[in-house]
Amino acid sequence: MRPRRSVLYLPGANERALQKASTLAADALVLDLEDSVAPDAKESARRRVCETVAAAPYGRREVAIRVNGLDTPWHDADVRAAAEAGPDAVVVPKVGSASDVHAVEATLADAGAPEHTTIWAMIETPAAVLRAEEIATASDALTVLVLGTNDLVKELHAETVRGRAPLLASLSWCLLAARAAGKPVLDGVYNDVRDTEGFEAECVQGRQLGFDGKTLIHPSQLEPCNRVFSPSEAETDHARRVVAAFEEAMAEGRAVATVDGRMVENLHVEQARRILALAEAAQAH
Ligand SMILES: CC(C)(COP(=O)(O)OP(=O)(O)OC[C@H]1O[C@@H](n2cnc3c(N)ncnc32)[C@H](O)[C@@H]1OP(=O)(O)O)[C@@H](O)C(=O)NCCC(=O)NCCSC(=O)C[C@H](O)C(=O)O
Ligand SMILES: [Mg+2]
Repeated sequence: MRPRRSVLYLPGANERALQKASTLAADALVLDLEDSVAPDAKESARRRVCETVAAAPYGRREVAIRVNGLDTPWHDADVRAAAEAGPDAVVVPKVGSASDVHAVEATLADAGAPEHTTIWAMIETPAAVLRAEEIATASDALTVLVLGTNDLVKELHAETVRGRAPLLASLSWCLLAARAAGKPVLDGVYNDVRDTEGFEAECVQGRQLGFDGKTLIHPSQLEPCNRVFSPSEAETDHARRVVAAFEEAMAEGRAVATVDGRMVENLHVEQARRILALAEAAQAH
């Protein structure tokens, strides 16, 4: 299991952020060529980001490049340059349909991208939310869905509020699509980097909804995010006891056990094994 608890965006034009990331406790890094880069800096940022990725300074952190959208003048050159740099993934913003995924896949293949470079699709428009299942199942090359909640709020004419009530239907719909397709899904960013309490509450909400992790914009968000998306000691201890109780019951010819007075069946054991695998992966990172 690859942990993707914390996925930090690095503005592609910010040399200091690109350097600093090799010391940060992020599970994954997204070197951004899209919204954090001004139009007249797009080409220099593309060069800097691709040279950085090719030099592989980030150790075991998963590394992705976010290219500009398919309808922009930078998209094709971004994808081709990324293909040459060979990141773990190319993050495609504002994906609208399966055909967008196929188009990026074709460009990556044409540019000779290595096999390990997969596609992460950003769901950040109402049309994409409604087509989340089509997008999630478009290709085996598409490995992760990423929520773009700022764009989604804008496109919905919604408001950014604590608890995210205006977004809950969209978040849940994307989770349904990702889980039905058997693919990981990452929550959107929290913009107020000084609001530690609000940020942590949103991490907790994301984890409770079922997200695998959260996308981040600032190093200060890493510690709370990693903590919230890692199984706690109490959870891992409970998971171990669930597995042990069930194995004991099975050895006695029973398919049901109890732990702390609660019923345990095979499905709870699967949940427990997932928690244990996640805890192990998180510890190894
Ligand atoms: C949000 C920021 C603009 C804040 O910048 P600033 O006030 O300058 O930060 P600090 O002075 O507190 O920075 C302290 C040190 O940390 C480094 N730093 C800051 N941010 C990052 C980062 N993202 N990665 C790595 N390092 C970072 C600074 O260099 C300082 O280092 P040092 O010199 O050693 O003290 C800024 O954090 C920022 O630009 N964040 C990322 C913005 C971004 O990437 N945006 C695009 C992705 S989000 C998005 O697009 C959402 C999505 O599409 C949607 O629709 O929702
Ligand atoms: Mg966006």
